[in-house]
Amino acid sequence: MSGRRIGIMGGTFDPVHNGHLVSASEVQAIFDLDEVIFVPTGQPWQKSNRQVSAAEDRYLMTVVATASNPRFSVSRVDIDRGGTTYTVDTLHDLKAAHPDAQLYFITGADALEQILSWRQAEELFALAHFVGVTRPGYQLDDTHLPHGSVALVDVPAMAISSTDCRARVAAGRPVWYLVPDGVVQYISKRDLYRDGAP
Ligand SMILES: Nc1ncnc2c1ncn2[C@@H]1O[C@H](COP(=O)(O)OP(=O)(O)OP(=O)(O)O)[C@@H](O)[C@H]1O
Ligand SMILES: O=C(O)c1ccc[n+]([C@@H]2O[C@H](COP(=O)([O-])O)[C@@H](O)[C@H]2O)c1
Repeated sequence: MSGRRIGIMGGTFDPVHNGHLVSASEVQAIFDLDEVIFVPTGQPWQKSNRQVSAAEDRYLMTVVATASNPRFSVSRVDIDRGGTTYTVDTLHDLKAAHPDAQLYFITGADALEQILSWRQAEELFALAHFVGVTRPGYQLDDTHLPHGSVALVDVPAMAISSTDCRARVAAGRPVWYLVPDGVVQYISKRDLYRDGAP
């Protein structure tokens, strides 16, 4: 189909939380996107300081979290490619799958801050529009990026991080309403994050 506008929400999603979902929903509405594809990472090289949960668990939690939204879907491209995940590969794969679509890659303020350290960073801006969203605790700023390459969007403040969700589960504290109900149940069913080390 030509002329489609597709958002891409990349993340480790360990676990996916309501900050991710609200960001994707806001950008979908503001840019009138036909779809937002959530793309769980394979091996995220900038998180090598900790053990990331199994890709299948992160993928399934993302499927559970997005299932009720008809405009949300989940892609396995980064997981199935295997190895270290680089966004340049994600964008090439999704462009090949949707050759006529315009791609909008969504990042939180923290990820946007780091983007010039990403692999082949200079190529990224030719492959997709970038949308930076606000995130409590981080300054949303694009002055380090090529002029006009990024749109900045205010999303309702969600002071939620996967790190905090993991720490809460490890400490026996609730994550209800920070992550979707199905994700709370998936974490419990699979006994994720119990052993700490967030
Ligand atoms: N609360 C939030 N508000 C806005 N954007 C967010 C929020 N949490 C994460 N993001 C963005 O979502 C994307 C994926 O984030 P990621 O899966 O690493 O979650 P995280 O909460 O940052 O995880 P961790 O705490 O393990 O580092 C990144 O672009 C990140 O900036
Ligand atoms: O391409 C890179 O080098 C690169 C480095 C760090 C992060 N990313 C991407 O940024 C998105 C958010 O990553 P993270 O690590 O904050 O979950 C996700 O799609 C990652 O693949 C990409």
